Amino acid sequence: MFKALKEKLFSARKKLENSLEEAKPEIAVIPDAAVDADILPESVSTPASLESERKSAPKFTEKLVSFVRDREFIISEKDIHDILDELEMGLLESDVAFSVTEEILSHIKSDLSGSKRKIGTSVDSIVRSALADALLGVLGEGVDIVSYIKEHDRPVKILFTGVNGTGKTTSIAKVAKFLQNNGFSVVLGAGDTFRAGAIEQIDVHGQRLGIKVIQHQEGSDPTAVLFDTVEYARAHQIDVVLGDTAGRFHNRANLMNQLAKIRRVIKPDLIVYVDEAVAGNDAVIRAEEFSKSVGIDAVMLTKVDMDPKGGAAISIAHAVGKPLLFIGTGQAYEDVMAFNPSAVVADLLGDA
Ligand SMILES: Nc1nc2c(ncn2[C@@H]2O[C@H](COP(=O)(O)OP(=O)(O)OP(=O)(O)O)[C@@H](O)[C@H]2O)c(=O)[nH]1
Repeated sequence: MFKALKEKLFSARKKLENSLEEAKPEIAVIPDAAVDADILPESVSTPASLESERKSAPKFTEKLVSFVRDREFIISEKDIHDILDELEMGLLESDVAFSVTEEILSHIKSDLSGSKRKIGTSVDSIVRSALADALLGVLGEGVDIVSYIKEHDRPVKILFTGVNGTGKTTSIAKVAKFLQNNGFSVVLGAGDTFRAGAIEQIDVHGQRLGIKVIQHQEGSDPTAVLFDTVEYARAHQIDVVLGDTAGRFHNRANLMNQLAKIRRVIKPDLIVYVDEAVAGNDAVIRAEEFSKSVGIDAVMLTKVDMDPKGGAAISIAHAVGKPLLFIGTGQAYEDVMAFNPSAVVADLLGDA
């Protein structure tokens, strides 16, 4: 995942490390026997008290080295400026949204520029933690969906909406399988009664997975379908209702009225907006618009496996202000991951 973005981050990381290494005064390794003021490096200034102690104390070298290690050096703006400019271009080329790119850069800048670090600290850990903190800052804390379901009254009602053609129906089936694998029972509601074929499509997934699908005729009221789905879940002690809904854009007023009615009657726990990672910045803009006009609680991005850039996945939670709940990583039912920001950052920085 995110091959191109990983390469850009790796390059910035290495350049930052080299630059900080150069900015750092050297620590000389001095053999005990050779301790002599003449061979001390110029960058090491020793206080007078240490000078006399050096002559008498047998462990002087150790003390000196640890004293130097404990001293601090300051990372200046010029040590990182050009590299951050390059990183900015790299992030934008990877489809990371402009506002998110700026946020990442300002986080790194405020973390590093002008900061004092111990000479003995490895530059690798300084740079890694600056990049990781900046990325975590935009990815947010995420949501642990398994804990979320355990903590809420049953049935937990999760509805899916979004632009047609992005993989919404397949995603509902994948999430159903994921929840089953985590010990929850599931029922599906065929609430996209507008798009021709949508009911049959979700029904086929239900049959393949052995999951009940509540459905009415094409063109019927989606609220009625989802109401029946919730009733079915209550009657059969089912843990989670996953409801499909229409997500067409060309009829915004209808869509909003329909979702407002569903919201009023069904009182969903989560409305999840589905879009495809391969749409890059367009997916982020669409999600922002959807969030403003319809109101969403979380996001799912499909086709992350086909998007080496990774910009949408990095940007969407911060841009929309809602967590990225799941990512789709392939065509099979198993190809879904609950989005875990710390694990993604570790993967992006090559630590996973
Ligand atoms: N590679 C890959 N393909 C996916 C992923 N999610 C869905 N797809 C594929 O995208 C295609 C469209 O998915 P569907 O679920 O059928 O979606 P749709 O019929 O276009 O319409 P909606 O359900 O309204 O979004 C199918 O071939 C899916 O297998 C994913 O995460 N990765």
